[in-house]
Amino acid sequence: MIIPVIDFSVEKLKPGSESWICASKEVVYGLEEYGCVEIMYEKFPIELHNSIFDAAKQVLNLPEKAKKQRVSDRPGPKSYIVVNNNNNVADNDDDDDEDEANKDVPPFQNIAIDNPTTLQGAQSFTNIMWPQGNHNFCESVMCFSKRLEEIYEIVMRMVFEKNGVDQGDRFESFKNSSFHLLRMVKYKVREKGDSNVALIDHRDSTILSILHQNQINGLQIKTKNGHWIPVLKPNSTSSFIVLAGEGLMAWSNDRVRGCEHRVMLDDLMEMKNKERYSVALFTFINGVVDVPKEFVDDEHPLRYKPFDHFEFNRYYHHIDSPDHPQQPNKSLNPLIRRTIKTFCGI
Ligand SMILES: O=C(O)CCC(=O)C(=O)O
Ligand SMILES: [Fe+2]
Repeated sequence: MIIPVIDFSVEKLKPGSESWICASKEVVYGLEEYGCVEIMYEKFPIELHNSIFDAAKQVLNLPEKAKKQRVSDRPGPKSYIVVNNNNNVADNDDDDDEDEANKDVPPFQNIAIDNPTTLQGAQSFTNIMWPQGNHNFCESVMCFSKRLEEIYEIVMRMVFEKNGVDQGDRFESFKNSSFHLLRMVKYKVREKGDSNVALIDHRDSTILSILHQNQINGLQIKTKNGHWIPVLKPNSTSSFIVLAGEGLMAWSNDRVRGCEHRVMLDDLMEMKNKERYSVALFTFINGVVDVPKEFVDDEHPLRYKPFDHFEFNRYYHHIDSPDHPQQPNKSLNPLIRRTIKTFCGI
């Protein structure tokens, strides 16, 4: 069983053309059946693949103190998250044990860049990390994110069209209220005795998450009948995985499947310099998400109240909750997320 792989070569994809209609059928089928499709972006240059992973390595290998700086005013989780060996979020505010943290490479760390498709967003993050400037980093982040934004807009346009939600400027206003962040993730090389589960199963809180990896596979998705299947082929430098998040699932009144996924890493990682890096564009709606009437009928009664997407993201991460990992009672595994159903399900 494999998820649909769809060719997004630019000449082929003229809205309304036969190949557009064909691709859009596959995209919508994949999102409804698996919550996931693979996009082959043939025109994606290998140089950009290389430069975005160079950028990810540069930033994720900065000293802990640099990565912990405040880079965003957006309400939500911190921009830099580390998960330590006990599967707990390390206390990001504690600078005293920085040397300790550097000795002991965390199994999973990620950093988020807000508004990475804009010069302002890419530059403001870059200037905080490198006050003396880092032109290559800024360029790579922006060029890469713009490509992913193109994929986001094509996929969402297809979903709108196929469901008849595209009248007037509804797609345009959805697109214009979309908020992107670029998430760069590093997984430590597995050592003997480490669990193979590098990231436990979850759904993202996004509309879509579009993911690109270096050549270390590991992403798996859960099918409707509960089987885990690996996605992404080895050595593909122009392949992107589009995952539907809880936001899209709710917006579509459950027509689109929110994709449950995890990362499993095995012994391959024992080879030197073979850390897994992944880079993903996470997209949210800046404002209230309301289920379009086209998704509601006798067979599909309304399942979600309107919700503020950033508010949901805070709830998803347990922020302000007494069991949030940064609260004194750290009883909860921080990687266990809360769901959109419990936030605003009817
Ligand atoms: O690294 C990956 O392939 C997946 C990362 C992921 O699922 C996440 O950051 O939410
Ligand atoms: Fe995820």
